[in-house]
Amino acid sequence: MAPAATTSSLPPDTRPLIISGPSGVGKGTLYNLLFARHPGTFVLSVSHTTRGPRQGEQDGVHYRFVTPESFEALVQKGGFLEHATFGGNRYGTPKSVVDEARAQDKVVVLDIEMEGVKQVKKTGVDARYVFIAPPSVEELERRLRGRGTEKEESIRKRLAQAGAELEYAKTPGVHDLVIVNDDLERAYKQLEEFVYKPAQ
Ligand SMILES: Nc1ncnc2c1ncn2[C@@H]1O[C@H](COP(=O)(O)OP(=O)(O)OP(=O)(O)O)[C@@H](O)[C@H]1O
Repeated sequence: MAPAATTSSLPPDTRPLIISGPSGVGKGTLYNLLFARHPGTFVLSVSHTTRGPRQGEQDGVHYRFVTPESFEALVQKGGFLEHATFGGNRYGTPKSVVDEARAQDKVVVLDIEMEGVKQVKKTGVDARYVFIAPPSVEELERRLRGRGTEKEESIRKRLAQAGAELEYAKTPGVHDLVIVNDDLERAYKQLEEFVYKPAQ
């Protein structure tokens, strides 16, 4: 058996990797493992947002903090792969992330929700799509609560949205891979195997 790849190495298929799934399912946990086990190989897409930075958030690291005017200007130029409004603030993934990653010889990872996935698909960008599903809705709720980052109202909203995400994920051909994140290490192996499989 070949040893697991643990060193920096670009996968054979370097297309952008789009990771979606309900809030709290473990997307961040999984791709952060991928980043940690393959240092210097991947880059997480940094979104633009019109909201102000929270404590500890750095411009260019967590988000690019931009004015509503410059956000709108980029929308008008067709400069976003996807964008949306949440809680009165705008968020979006600029198209430039794809070229920037390529220039750095890295694979860009996009962590986006269902509406974003639909928009990226419309742009025609050639990408790979992975959906992370929870073992059950009950377990998803446990994780969201266990993370301790959300207020009750936010948990309810995220669970309601999870239903729509799971339904959309059933559409044939939308995702290249669906991973049920039950046992973390098992789910991780599935992700790593997919990411490192030979380009078709
Ligand atoms: N396989 C797993 N088994 C048990 N707990 C897990 C598993 N994967 C992740 N978790 C836990 O679930 C919680 C949510 O994980 P995480 O923050 O990675 O989710 P997410 O999908 O990135 O959420 P969001 O979209 O809101 O950012 C965390 O507390 C994490 O430690």
